[in-house]
Amino acid sequence: MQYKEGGVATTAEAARRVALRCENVNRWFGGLHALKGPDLAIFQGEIFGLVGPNGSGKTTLVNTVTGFYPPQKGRVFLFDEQINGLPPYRIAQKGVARTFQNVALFRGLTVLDNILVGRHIHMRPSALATLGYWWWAKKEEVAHRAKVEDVINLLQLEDVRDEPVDVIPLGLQKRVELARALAAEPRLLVLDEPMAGMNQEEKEYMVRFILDAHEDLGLTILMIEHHMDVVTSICHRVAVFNDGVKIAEGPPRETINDPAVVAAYIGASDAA
Ligand SMILES: Nc1ncnc2c1ncn2[C@@H]1O[C@H](COP(=O)(O)OP(=O)(O)OP(=O)(O)O)[C@@H](O)[C@H]1O
Repeated sequence: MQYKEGGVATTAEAARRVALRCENVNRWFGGLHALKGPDLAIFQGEIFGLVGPNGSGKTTLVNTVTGFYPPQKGRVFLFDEQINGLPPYRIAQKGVARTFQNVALFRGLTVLDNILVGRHIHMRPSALATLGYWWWAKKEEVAHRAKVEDVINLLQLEDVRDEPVDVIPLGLQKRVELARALAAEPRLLVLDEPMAGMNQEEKEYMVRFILDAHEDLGLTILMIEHHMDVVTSICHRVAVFNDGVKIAEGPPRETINDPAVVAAYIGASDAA
């Protein structure tokens, strides 16, 4: 994949389909203007990184895309279909799956059952299906379980599949969250700090699994990540947010060395 310096689209890029487009997205929390109208276009098949100092609006952007905090101004498109204003479950049905900054698994359930929850948006319970349970509903259930098994194999979770999620290490819990998102067969996968709290080995595993999922499933990925070594090694392009504004965008290495980006991070650490 070829990108011009500064994120200007090449001819090849211009011909590619835009998977996610955010236009002038604004979000206020009371008097706090958390997102001040950034635009964003992510191409189909891209791994796109979202970086920036703490509190710069990255998670808020993800929440506007996934419908948790709809934008109060601006628009969001998924493959040219406007999705802002739809509730989160409808956006999930349209093909957006996400993981959370703080792991959000169902405590008390096993790894397998947590991943099965990801199939929920594809389940179609109906009176007819219930009447014909033995051949129709059962057939559906077998198909859902087969999908889950594929994901378990892809992310190498066989050894912990029957463990309650509460007892496995954080690195594995984050992998289970990724598995649950993949089980939904998304068109756009949104990862909010997938490596947070991980040691170096866990991080390397996670990078490998994200790359495998990207390649095997042909996914488009939007990823918030603070680890710059991860961002520069797996993202095709990045956008940098500061104080609710997009201050830079382009190939990872050049962009994070942009003087405006360096200044934003220094300003943030001075303020802290
Ligand atoms: N639900 C909310 N209620 C009130 N304020 C919020 C809410 N969510 C986010 N904010 C505020 O919006 C601003 C942007 O927060 P956001 O979580 O989007 O930043 P971030 O870039 O993801 O930060 P971090 O890297 O620390 O996760 C912050 O000032 C935050 O306190």
